[in-house]
Amino acid sequence: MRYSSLLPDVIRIADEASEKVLHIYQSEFKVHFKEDNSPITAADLAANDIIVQGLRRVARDIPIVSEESAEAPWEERKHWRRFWLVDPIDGTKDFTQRTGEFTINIAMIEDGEPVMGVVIAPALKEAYWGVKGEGAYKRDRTGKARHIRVAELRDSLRVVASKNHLNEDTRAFIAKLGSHETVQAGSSLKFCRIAEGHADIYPRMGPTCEWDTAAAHAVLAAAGGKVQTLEGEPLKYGKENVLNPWFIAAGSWYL
Ligand SMILES: Nc1ncnc2c1ncn2[C@@H]1O[C@H](COP(=O)(O)O)[C@@H](OP(=O)(O)O)[C@H]1O
Ligand SMILES: [Mg+2]
Repeated sequence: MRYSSLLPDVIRIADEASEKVLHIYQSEFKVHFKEDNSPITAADLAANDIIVQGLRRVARDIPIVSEESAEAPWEERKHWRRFWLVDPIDGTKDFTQRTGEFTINIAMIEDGEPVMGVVIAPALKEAYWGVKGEGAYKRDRTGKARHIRVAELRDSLRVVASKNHLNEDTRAFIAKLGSHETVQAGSSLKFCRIAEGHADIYPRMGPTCEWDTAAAHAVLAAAGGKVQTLEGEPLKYGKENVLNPWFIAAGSWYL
């Protein structure tokens, strides 16, 4: 089975989750806090249910790792060649602060690489998807999808970075880039802005988990960009520890 044949189903499942999430976003929702003090709402859990059940229906044999589901033990996970990596809502803080900049993220990982990804921003009515070797696409609020590609090298870099987690190390890295403009984007939309040519580089000298980055990483890679560790290695998935190392995402001209 070619994984790209599953893409229409994955987009449909993400759209279904998006509709439910938007409904909750537009209502009076309660915010709870997880053990690590990160926020969670009914939207994270409702989206998780729709996505996990949907993926099980279309591909019963492919295991799932999700931010909001209990994780299989490493002894089991380490044998997985292919799996789904899901963040039902990335940017929960943006969700609770009602900035609109939160996303639904579904990726397929094969041999440690994100080979397919779907990212939907329900409140912005934007969707991105990408498949290794088959390009990347954006569907805008009119419902029309178009091919997207990273920008070419330019004189003044457009830097996109986390506003909620902009720490000293990231600031120091950005300062060394010299003349630049700043592009604002929450959650995994930062990768998507590079993929569609609206930003050039996203330095993340701080923690993220594999599910935060995988789907948008797949979109960016399919659009001609890269995500690398500070050692210049490609960012890999399916690690024993789900925390990512620090990374830089950019158009391929940079890395
Ligand atoms: N200390 C930490 N450890 C792990 N992940 C962290 C973290 N601080 C932030 N993140 C991740 O960064 C994401 C938000 O990034 P940003 O601020 O750039 O939008 C969060 O996603 P969630 O909203 O899915 O929890 C969270 O997973
Ligand atoms: Mg997340």
